[in-house]
Amino acid sequence: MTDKMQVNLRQVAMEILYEVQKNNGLLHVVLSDALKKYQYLDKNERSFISRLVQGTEERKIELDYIIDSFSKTPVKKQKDVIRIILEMSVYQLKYMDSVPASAVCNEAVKLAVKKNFGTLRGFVNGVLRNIARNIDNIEYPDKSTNTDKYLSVKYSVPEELAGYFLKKFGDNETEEMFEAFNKDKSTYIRCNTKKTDIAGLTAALEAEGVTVTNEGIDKRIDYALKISGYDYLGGLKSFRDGLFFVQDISSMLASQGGFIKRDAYVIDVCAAPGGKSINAALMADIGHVSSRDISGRKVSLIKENAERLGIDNITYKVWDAVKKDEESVEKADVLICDLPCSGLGIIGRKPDIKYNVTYEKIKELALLQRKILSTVWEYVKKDGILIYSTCTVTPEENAENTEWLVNNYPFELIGKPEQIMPQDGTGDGFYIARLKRTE
Ligand SMILES: C[S@@+](CC[C@H](N)C(=O)[O-])C[C@H]1O[C@@H](n2cnc3c(N)ncnc32)[C@H](O)[C@@H]1O
Repeated sequence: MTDKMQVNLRQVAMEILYEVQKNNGLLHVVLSDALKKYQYLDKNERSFISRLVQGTEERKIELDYIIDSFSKTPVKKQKDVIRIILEMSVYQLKYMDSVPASAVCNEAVKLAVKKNFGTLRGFVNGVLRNIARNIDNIEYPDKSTNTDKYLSVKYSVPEELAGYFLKKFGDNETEEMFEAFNKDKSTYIRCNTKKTDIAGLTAALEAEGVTVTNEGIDKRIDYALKISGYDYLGGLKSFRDGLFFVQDISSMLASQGGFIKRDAYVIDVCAAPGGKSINAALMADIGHVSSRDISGRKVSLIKENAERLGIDNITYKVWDAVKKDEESVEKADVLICDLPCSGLGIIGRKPDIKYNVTYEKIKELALLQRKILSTVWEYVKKDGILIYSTCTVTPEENAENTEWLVNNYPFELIGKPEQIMPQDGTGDGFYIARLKRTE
């Protein structure tokens, strides 16, 4: 057993950020692996690591801007370890009132020494003490003369992406969206109606000390709850017993509309980690879901999740969605196309996404989506349903692709597509179009 006393929480946070920033690790994956490893820490220690890591990544551009305003060596020229220690420390100074400034500076110096940068202790100490004295008087770029830069620094969105949003959505909507990215996100769960009902699930969670509510959940969904106050999900018996799975409300909405009938045959072409396939399998309880993704590793994720829930009306297939599967032609009552996308609607949960999206990537993804749609549309039976969804907000990947689909293939829209924006309230930013095959 690891000696709990030896765990330096800031060092753990630093190493997670190093893995993300230097080795391209996915923030949610690296963080969740680390929290699993440090399960034996107290709940508040684990929350400290989580908050420090998420917050530092979320505010990285602003933190670097502040450091550059006070350091002779710009962040771009600093050693990665030192830069990350400074970023984490400035985050604590600016956003974590509970940590005294002197403790932030002392811990940063100790960590730099521990990581073999003893020669830079004076630098780290000097920069941080200077920032601590001035933290409430930082001069930000001017909003009216330099809006792109102002939004980029204030909300830590790369300038190119901020410029893209401004062009597409205008000043006010862009700023509202960026503010929403940085707000705390709630956890929503989908009741496993195969094993229990909402009342049973609520009772099980409350017995484990979890706070449960259905406040703010879209009226169309009667199988979801918002939960808080738990330590980690794997620690809950109700989770291990498969009474629920985590799914955002927006993602649940994609399956709404009464199109997935109890005996439906559903094909989900890009299914991992399995949220929509599992949701569909619960709705089509005497039907079947064929769940696919591009790699064996991805497909095993879907399988793992479905098996924990005891769901057995799903079959799994490793399949590249751009390749036509002749056996599937005209087989699906419902085809789920929840396609790979730029993910801009879920920046609030996965802040590292914003640092990797460029306009070029948005265009490439919109093309990949068309390539997939132009292959898989044939799997839908006549009068069957195609659900096209993404967790993003760009018109290129959403409305323009839907229009292209309707113009080129035998489909008509059922109702108006839903574009849920991150600032709309409950759920993640999400796009859902439901279409019917006409011939
Ligand atoms: C938005 S995610 C799907 C999320 C999933 N529907 C859910 O609700 O849990 C997109 C998925 O598409 C998969 N993917 C990307 N390119 C693909 C391709 N060419 N063929 C099949 N799957 C692909 C990715 O591996 C990823 O798992």
